[in-house]
Amino acid sequence: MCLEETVMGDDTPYPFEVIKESADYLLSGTQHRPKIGVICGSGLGGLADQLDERDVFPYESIPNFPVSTVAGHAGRMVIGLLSGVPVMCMQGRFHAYEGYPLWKCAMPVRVMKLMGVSHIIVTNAAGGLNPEYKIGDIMIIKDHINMQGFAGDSPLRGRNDERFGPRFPAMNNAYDKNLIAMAKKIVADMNLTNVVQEGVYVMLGGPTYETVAELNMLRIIGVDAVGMSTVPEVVVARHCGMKVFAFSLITNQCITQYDTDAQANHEEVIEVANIRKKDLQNLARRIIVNMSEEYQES
Ligand SMILES: O=P(O)(O)O[C@H]1O[C@H](CO)[C@@H](O)[C@H]1O
Ligand code: HPA
Repeated sequence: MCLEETVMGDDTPYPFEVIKESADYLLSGTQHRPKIGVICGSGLGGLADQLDERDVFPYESIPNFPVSTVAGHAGRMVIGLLSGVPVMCMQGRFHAYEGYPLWKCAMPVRVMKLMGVSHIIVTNAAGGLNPEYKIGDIMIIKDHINMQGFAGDSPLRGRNDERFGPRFPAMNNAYDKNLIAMAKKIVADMNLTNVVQEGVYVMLGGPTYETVAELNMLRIIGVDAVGMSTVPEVVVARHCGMKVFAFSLITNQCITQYDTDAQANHEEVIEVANIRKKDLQNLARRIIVNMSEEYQES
């Protein structure tokens, strides 16, 4: 399938059988049976390179999968062991601004579900809007504002298939409280408390960064960090009953004043991700080990 055909998705989410075809393809190509999935944000895909005994699937090779078109998103599914725990890691995600409908941005989450994944870690690079946030901070996401939802779009738009989940899923506990509490203990143990925040994420459509007026409006409604991803994946994960943990790396400070020539840019986003990647990988590794203990108990 050529890039243009893949990018110009239609309005109908893939049916169960199409998602299953992708899941079966991946299951037949690996011995691992992960219960934990990870979606790596811009510049944060290095975690996937840490997996042992890994099987690597370029997105082009997976039936029905979209392809990555953004710098910092390698475009591979990597399945392997992290400290002995089976994990599947998306080294690169899909964004609405690439031309994908929201359901397609989040379609890999359903593939994970049909492969047996019960817990998902979603990461992203984001601009820090809370004035107390510094570049390089890690924000544990406690909630989101679904701007696309306000405008009538959703990755769940279309006929609902109960095999994935209910027509009207709740979103008030989207970010699992126990996983947040567990992550905070790990953060304290790693002496990272001074760089870790907990806040509200908003997804905008992008690819433009925000105007000063837009950012000032978002701050008034309670936003702490601004990005262009994550929400569709979390909505789909919760719809199909997965437990969600998510964090943002604050790669830049949102510009909320007119009297500056500074501008947000993707090079800075990738650069900051690179500088912080070791801490983030260690944090993710420890969260994954603790998560695996949780699902073994439940
Ligand atoms: O959310 P991730 O994929 O980490 O990427 C973030 O970084 C890019 C902008 O620099 C946008 O894609 C934004 O969403
Ligand atoms: N705005 C939107 N998306 C982003 C930003 C930002 O400032 N930084 C990284 N992704």
